Amino acid sequence: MPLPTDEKLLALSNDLIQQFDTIFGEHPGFRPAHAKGAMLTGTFTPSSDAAALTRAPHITRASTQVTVRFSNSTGLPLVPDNDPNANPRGMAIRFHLAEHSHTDIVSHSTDGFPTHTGDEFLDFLRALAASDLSTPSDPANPKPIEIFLGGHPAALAFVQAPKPAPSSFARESFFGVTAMQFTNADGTIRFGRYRIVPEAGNDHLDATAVAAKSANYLFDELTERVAAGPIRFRILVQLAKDGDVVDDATIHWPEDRPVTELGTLELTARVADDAHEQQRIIFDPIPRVDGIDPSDDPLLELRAAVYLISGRRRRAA
Ligand code: HEM
Repeated sequence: MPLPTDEKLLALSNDLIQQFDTIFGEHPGFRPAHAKGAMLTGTFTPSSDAAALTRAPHITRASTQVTVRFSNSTGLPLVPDNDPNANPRGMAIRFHLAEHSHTDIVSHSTDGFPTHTGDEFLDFLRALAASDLSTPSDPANPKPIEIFLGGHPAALAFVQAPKPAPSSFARESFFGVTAMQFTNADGTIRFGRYRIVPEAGNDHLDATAVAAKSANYLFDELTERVAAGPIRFRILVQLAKDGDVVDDATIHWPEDRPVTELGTLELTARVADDAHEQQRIIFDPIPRVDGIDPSDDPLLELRAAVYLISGRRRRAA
């Protein structure tokens, strides 16, 4: 995956990474966001409906090997799993198509994002970094983050959306958030957003139950669960209707939009040499595969640059 040449995009990417470093401190060898994670291997099997949506190679084959990384939010490699800031959780999926050929899905457990653009997201992070969250709010002297949220209703809605902790990574749903453009063998184009739902069903904990859990409860549970049997998720795509906004991650489509099933993930083992593999793998929010293209959502190109710059720094550490 090449680094873009657009200087403004590169400067914004570096500013965003630096802002994460300011908030969470630098932890060489770890991600500046979603630092704590674990990787599993398994397979993806397409559903019989998937070929109507896309001609992508992992849909036309019987099955494809996958690697999945589950993660907590924040750039803290040791963030306790029961810290409220560890939500939303992350799920990144790599479909291995051939040697050095792959396509990824990067998703998190909240359906949405605080901002439409990366510039706004940088303003959001800067306002957060400049605010002392340990003191009560004072309407006469609002904090920078309160001023930002007051002028950005979508960011306020994201911040206020409930983000309960799951009892297991295998009992959480994940959302691709940014729309993709799917093309099938006939050339028919549809826009859609990924939803990854656990076969075991969603299960969330209330605040008291979370507080009673250990700092590593999710990662310990993941290891025990996968040793006992496969973990399955269905990968779904919510389809846009003509006229739906497809380039803005802050805008939800109505729930009555049809959902089609792309296929099933079956995760069977923790990755050997997990720490090394996590340091090495760089997920790409842009699919870069025939049959699935990015939408014009401005977050996609930016994130591809951010993750690549950050991943190269991590590999070099
Ligand atoms: C401007 C918007 C965003 C910025 C600046 C940003 C920033 C970052 C950074 C710096 C990383 C670490 C990358 C690495 O070192 O490999 C990261 C990872 C991640 N982000 Fe984002 N992010 C953005 C939007 C999103 C969105 C919309 C989602 C959800 C769909 C998301 C989900 C994730 C996940 C799951 C990871 C961990 C990926 C992995 O396991 O390697 N991010 N993000």
